[in-house]
Amino acid sequence: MLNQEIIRSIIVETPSKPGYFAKVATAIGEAGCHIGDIETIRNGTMSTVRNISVHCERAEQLDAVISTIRNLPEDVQIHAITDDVLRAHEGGKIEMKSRIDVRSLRDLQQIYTPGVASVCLDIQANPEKARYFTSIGNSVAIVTDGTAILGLGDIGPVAGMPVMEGKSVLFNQFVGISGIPILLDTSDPDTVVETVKHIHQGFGAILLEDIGSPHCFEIEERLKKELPIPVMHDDQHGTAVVTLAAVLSACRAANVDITQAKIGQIGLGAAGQAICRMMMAYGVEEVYGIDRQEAALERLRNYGGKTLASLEEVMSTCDIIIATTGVSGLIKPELVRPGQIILALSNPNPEITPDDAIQAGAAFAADGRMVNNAIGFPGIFRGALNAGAKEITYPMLVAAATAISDYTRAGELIPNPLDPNVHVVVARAVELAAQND
Ligand SMILES: NC(=O)c1ccc[n+]([C@@H]2O[C@H](COP(=O)([O-])OP(=O)(O)OC[C@H]3O[C@@H](n4cnc5c(N)ncnc54)[C@H](O)[C@@H]3O)[C@@H](O)[C@H]2O)c1
Ligand SMILES: O=C(O)C[C@H](O)C(=O)O
Ligand SMILES: [Mg+2]
Repeated sequence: MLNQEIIRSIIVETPSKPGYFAKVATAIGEAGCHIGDIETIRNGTMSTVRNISVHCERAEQLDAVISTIRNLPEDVQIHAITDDVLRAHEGGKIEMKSRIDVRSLRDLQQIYTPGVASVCLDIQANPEKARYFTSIGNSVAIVTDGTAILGLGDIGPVAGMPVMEGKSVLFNQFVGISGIPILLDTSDPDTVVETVKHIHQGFGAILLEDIGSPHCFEIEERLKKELPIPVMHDDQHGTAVVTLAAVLSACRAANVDITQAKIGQIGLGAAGQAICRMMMAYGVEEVYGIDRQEAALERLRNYGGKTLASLEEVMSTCDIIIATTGVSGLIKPELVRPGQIILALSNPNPEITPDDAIQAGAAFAADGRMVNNAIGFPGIFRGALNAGAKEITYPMLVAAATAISDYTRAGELIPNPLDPNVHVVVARAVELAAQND
């Protein structure tokens, strides 16, 4: 059972006297929950009203917070409890909007018929002009079959839509790309490939998302070969890029030569295989992996990686541990060795929390929120589209990883994804690498 994070906003009024807010904060902390943002809604002489974001792992903890606050002196009052996450999804997170205002008949005749006909004929005569006179060159299809949504598994494409909309929001806000979710009601590789081939003309590139393994490998390989536009499975290569960036930053801080380090990958699905391949492409000599499926181990060996027998063996052999199994709490703190670098990247819950890993002796630790492909895919696609690239190559991915790591502040593993400059830096590096390819 996954312990999903529960986030609620609690609006609390307390007397404007020292110590009262502390009682509320203590109620939250003692229930084992975390305080997120705190917004002061009203700061009066008699009382103060705050909107406190509370993050809990279990519903019982949230219940405990609420009942403890309700049992505080009666001048402490809860006015509302809201689920902000759900509220942010009301009506969906994206919409298609026009870039042009239609105010006059002249506008109408220009942007629609009859004016539009001349543009159509121009594109018919010179198809490359579609890049300048349509939105195609700035649109990316976000394609999913819903079979590996985050670490939630095969929950179907419609249930996965909030993730696809989320990716679309990031595309738009970070790099100005229109990301259009495409939900497929099939996971059969032949049908997925055929379907994407039939719709690709409306897009400048294809991002495959949360398509499970092993069919994701065949689908991506075939689409890359058969389509004239960039195709990238983000759970594979976007994740590999940010993981390499984080490992480069950790190695720099620890004064370790990454190529000589022993890297252990736990979980050899979409993300795990690509991380191993990326590490090997970067020159790491010893890349080890484990998975509970023999076919996944075989696949890693075919890519040139080595396999081990158990989780315990990976933990005792390797200096850098990366986990992408989707299994919350898989790595027990007693398996962590002092000085290890541990990236437990499964979402929504990691294989070990960074706090537990550090407490158990890890030198660096991060989870899938900190090291997330959100820092990579916007700039990778922006750079590929800017360069007019026909595909996304390893040199472009390595350039993205190096750019992210070089941009990371000392003491951190990865930059803040909300820093708009980081996406510009990634896009430039990818565009340059595409041009030099
Ligand atoms: N942080 C990020 O940016 C990021 C990006 C992509 C994926 N992820 C996370 O990684 C996880 C996996 O995603 P994926 O797309 O690779 O899924 P996937 O289904 O393709 O791969 C999961 C792999 O883990 C293996 N596995 C499961 N339990 C295991 C265990 N106990 N021991 C060993 N192997 C085990 C499975 O056999 C499978 O091969 C998800 O939780 C996802 O959220 C994170
Ligand atoms: O989609 C994300 O935000 C992260 C990643 O792709 C995942 O599948 O966990
Ligand atoms: Mg994903």
